[in-house]
Amino acid sequence: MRFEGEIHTEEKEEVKEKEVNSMGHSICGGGSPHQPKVVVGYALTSKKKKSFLKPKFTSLAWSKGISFVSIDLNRPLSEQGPFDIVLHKLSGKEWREVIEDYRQKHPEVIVVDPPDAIQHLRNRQSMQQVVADLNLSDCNGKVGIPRHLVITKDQSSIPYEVAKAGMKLPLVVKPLVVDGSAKSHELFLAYDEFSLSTLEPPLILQEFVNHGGLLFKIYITGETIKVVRRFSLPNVNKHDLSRVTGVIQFPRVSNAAASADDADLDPNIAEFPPKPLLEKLARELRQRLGLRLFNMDMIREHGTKDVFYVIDINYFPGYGKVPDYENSFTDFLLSLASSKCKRKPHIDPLKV
Ligand SMILES: Nc1ncnc2c1ncn2[C@@H]1O[C@H](COP(=O)(O)OP(=O)(O)OP(=O)(O)O)[C@@H](O)[C@H]1O
Ligand SMILES: O=P(O)(O)O[C@H]1[C@H](O)[C@@H](O)[C@H](OP(=O)(O)O)[C@@H](OP(=O)(O)O)[C@H]1O
Ligand SMILES: [Mg+2]
Ligand SMILES: [Mg+2]
Repeated sequence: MRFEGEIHTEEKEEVKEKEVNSMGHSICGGGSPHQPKVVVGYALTSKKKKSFLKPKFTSLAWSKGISFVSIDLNRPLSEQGPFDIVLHKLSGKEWREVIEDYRQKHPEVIVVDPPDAIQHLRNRQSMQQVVADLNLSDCNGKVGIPRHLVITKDQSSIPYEVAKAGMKLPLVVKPLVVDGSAKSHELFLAYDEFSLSTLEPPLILQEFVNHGGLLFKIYITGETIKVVRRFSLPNVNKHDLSRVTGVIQFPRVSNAAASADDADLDPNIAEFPPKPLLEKLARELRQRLGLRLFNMDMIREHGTKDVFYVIDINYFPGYGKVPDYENSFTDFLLSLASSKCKRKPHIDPLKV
């Protein structure tokens, strides 16, 4: 298994050429080498634009016939375009309604991804439940989620609830809702259950799983899987537990661009998860979530070879940090455009 590179789960379909008529509308069929053939409208935060639409990517895409057009949020979406594909990651009910309405009215446009499906990852409980529902037997390993407790109100009862559930300390405390804000990524490590009552619900409390300070980030781009290693929180031992009390906020350690791939790592910790396991996991999650763009954080329980936990799933993550994403994302967009041509074999005379 090659790990700096890609794991292709399926052979890519041959991409059919598209041509552009004089109005700039894209149609399926022959090909014109100098004009963009696939128009991708995008609605992204400025932070995302900067990290994802890097010049190296947009110029590679352009050379393969893809152009990117910024969606103007102050104008009706139906009046913009025409687009072949719409990529979006914006928060808020208003945007969800706009994009859902557009999907209904423009079934010819591939919207990546449906807002309801994205919504599933906005709650850390529903995000984790999808993994808990999987049956990944015979895949050279086990994948689960850490034991957890959801607290929606009355933080004064947390110590009691934690003790009643028999949760093992320390606990990772995460805001239940992930809405793209910095606050939804403010995480704490709680060394005792009493100090938890100072934190503000809704929260999810997860048992901390020792994993040797390293995690696997598994990026899904349509049919393609890429795995990178990142540094994570170090193991917590009994001595630490007896010495430390309270809740401690920790930084977004695994989110840093620094890869752990070149570090001198213990092979028992750093060995990549088995390929059949990742392929099945990605396939199942893609189907169950109905999403094409996401990543997951996976850890191996320290001291085991094949016991894994998924601790986080993110929609449209930071692809800009993944080596060679320019090529895989361009291929993804071309394969979407090609599937669109197959879906609609006849040229729509109204669009020509
Ligand atoms: N149950 C756990 N056991 C051990 N470590 C954990 C656990 N949950 C989270 N972590 C550590 O905390 C980090 C942040 O947690 P998580 O990924 O859930 O937060 P996030 O805010 O969703 O981060 P992201 O920036 O990836 O969206 C993880 O990458 C990992 O290093
Ligand atoms: O590719 P990784 O290292 O996983 O990092 C992503 C995070 O996991 C996402 O949670 C971030 O998105 P949100 O802040 O919108 O949740 C996402 O933020 P982005 O929209 O700035 O890319 C990334 O930071
Ligand atoms: Mg994470
Ligand atoms: Mg996350």
